[in-house]
Amino acid sequence: MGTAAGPAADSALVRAARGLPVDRTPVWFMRQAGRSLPEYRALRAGTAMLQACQDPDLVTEITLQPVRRHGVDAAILFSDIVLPLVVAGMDIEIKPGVGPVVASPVRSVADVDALPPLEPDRLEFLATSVRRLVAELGSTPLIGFAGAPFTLATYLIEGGPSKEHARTKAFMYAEPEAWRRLLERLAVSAATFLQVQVDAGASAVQLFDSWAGVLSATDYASRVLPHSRAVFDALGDRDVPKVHFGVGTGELLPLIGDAGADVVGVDWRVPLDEAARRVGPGYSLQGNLDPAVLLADRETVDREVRRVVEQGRAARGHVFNLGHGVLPDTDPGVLTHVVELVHELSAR
Ligand SMILES: Cc1c2[nH]c(c1CCC(=O)O)Cc1[nH]c(c(CCC(=O)O)c1C)Cc1[nH]c(c(CCC(=O)O)c1C)Cc1[nH]c(c(C)c1CCC(=O)O)C2
Repeated sequence: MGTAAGPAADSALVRAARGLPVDRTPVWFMRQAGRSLPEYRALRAGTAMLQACQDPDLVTEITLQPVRRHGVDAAILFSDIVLPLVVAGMDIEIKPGVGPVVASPVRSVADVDALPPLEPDRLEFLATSVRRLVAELGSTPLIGFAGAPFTLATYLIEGGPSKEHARTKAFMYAEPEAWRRLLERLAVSAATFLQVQVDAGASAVQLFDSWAGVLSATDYASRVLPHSRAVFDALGDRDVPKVHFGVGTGELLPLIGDAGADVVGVDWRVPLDEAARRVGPGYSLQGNLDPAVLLADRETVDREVRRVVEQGRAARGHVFNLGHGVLPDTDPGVLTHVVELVHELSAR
């Protein structure tokens, strides 16, 4: 426990996250491990997503694939935000092209109270995967992650992916006490999941609150943020950089750092220089190339990468990333090119 040690503790990712000078801007991609890579599709064939996430051999290999291929400055653990719920015993499946589907959605106070807790001793596979990865990665940092309480609650209440998140909001307004208990429980399991990863050697953590942007700042501040803060607080003296990210959070940017992040993830809607003003001093930024730009012509890709690198200079520190995950149709060669271009443009 305690401070991050090992060869990745002084990596560009960790340094940029802390606002320290770097030789060049670190770059990695959300969803870099996954369907844009033919070697991923070959390895995953015949294994269900949530089974693959619990197999240390597959997790290690899939996590390393984008590092080998693209030369990114960080690995992110191959897992999924619903995995802690699955390990706890909930019946959840990831349907290809759809996302997580929950067999018995949470619709009442009784459903909340019946949620199974996550027993830490069921996470041996996770600690094993992280330890192996850290040994293989050497000076390249491994980012551990978990889903934030709100985003997990949306899947549990809606029963699957949703655009409006209307049932989630209705539950939040109609059952404030059950809502609070639900988010408290989800915060505990997210914290357990992160603690295991950091104690096994992860160099940084990212808490994904992907769908928090559907909330008003007022509701976010009073009904969600305290639970995200509880997740980060539970890391105690584990001194690793903490990244917090959601989509469409332009109006929430002044609040998101308050949850306890060192780095605020930004989607493509808000330019990074404006995002730096909104989050205020004391935070680094991560982002924010529109993933769809990678499907455009090379000239557009280069122009947009240049813009993001330049606007990122307004922040205390910048971790180059996409504004959301890699789209499955992305040409992996373009991702490798972006890594090289960011390094070239930012070399000091
Ligand atoms: C909302 C969310 C989920 N999962 C995740 C989030 C938060 C990030 C975000 O906002 O995108 C997090 C996640 N899921 C996955 C990772 C792996 C690490 C990485 O490379 O970033 C991470 C960080 C693997 C995955 N998670 C998933 C896949 C695809 C499944 C497959 O390959 O069969 C992968 C590689 C499945 C998944 N899981 C989820 C969705 C929406 C989907 C896509 C469904 C689909 O379009 O098929 C839920």
